[in-house]
Amino acid sequence: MPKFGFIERQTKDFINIDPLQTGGKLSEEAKKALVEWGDGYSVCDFCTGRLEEIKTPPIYDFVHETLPEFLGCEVARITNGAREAKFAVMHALARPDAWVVLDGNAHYTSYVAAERAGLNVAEVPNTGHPGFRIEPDRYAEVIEETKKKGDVVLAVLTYPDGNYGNLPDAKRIAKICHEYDVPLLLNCAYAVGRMPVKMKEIGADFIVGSGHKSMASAGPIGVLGMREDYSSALLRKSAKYKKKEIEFLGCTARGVTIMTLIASFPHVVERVKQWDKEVEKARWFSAKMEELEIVQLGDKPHNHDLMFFESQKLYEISKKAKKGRYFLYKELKKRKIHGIKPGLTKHFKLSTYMVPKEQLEIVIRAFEEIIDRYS
Ligand SMILES: Cc1ncc(COP(=O)(O)O)c(C=O)c1O
Repeated sequence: MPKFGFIERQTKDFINIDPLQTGGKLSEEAKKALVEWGDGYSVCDFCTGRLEEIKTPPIYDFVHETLPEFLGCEVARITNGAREAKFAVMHALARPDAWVVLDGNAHYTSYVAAERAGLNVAEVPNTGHPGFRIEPDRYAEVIEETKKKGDVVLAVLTYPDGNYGNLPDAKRIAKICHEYDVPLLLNCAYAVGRMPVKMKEIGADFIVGSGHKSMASAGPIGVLGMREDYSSALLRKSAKYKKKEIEFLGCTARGVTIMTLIASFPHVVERVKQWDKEVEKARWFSAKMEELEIVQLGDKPHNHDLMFFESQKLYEISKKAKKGRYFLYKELKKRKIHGIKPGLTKHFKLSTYMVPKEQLEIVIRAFEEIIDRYS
């Protein structure tokens, strides 16, 4: 019988390069908020009917003023994650036998959200190895083909995608989608809170972010921005409970997660201004890895901290090493480096976001030593 109660986190003091985790590390303010607001429905002390209407704490101001400005949209909502935001949009726009067009690098949650909303999925393929790029004109081809089969109610662009960290030409894709009267949703789970991105500047109709992935927040929590024209479809209210919005099941993040998101917000605004430095650091890291013949795939030069690598050398080692394909994970763990999935050697992704350069130097040295030791 395992012992429950307080459980220490094994990787707490490790160098963390896990793409899922680097942008979700809490600010000092968020750590304090976690304790202050940790009790269940703590934010509901002065509720007047719905989460976004709460004035104390200032969730109303955050959702109605701060967030729309930050996302570059007209209307914003809090969700329980990026996936819930995508699902809300798809569900609100869905019609029988209709289609959604997804980029070929879309996250699994975009597919699952579409399935749950009863939409058929058409894919815009990427260019394959080594760039895996999404070319805007392919959206036109796929939308045109798909329109022959039924209504296309939405297109999605993963910006950047969660495998290669590629940033396609979103403005051009938005323009193409609009030529076909198809609204575009930007899945910015890896962008909002890390890099400057505004829905309006790109010309999209919806923008989605993930608090626990990129906004220094406890999770799960997400943000959704939209154009005003879509608010009547998205913010439809219950017939019986007049204040409750149906797509959000009344209230979404009704507890500590919204308070950590708000607590970290000033820190997030500041860090977004440092994005150029993060890109520079990612490019430096990529070049150092390539000196070890660990090749970075995707956009080159790279424009994001999330990077995908290919290593024939580590793969060859894994075929002979005593611990087999787990050797890399175990060697990194020994050096207190967390983030590359157990068993991966030939292909793996990592993130350098907010990881100090001195720590990244340790990571590079670790790869060097591991390769030397096993070669
Ligand atoms: C590109 C991308 N979108 C969406 C998600 C899901 O985010 P959330 O956990 O906020 O639903 C992920 C999670 O890995 C992702 O990588």
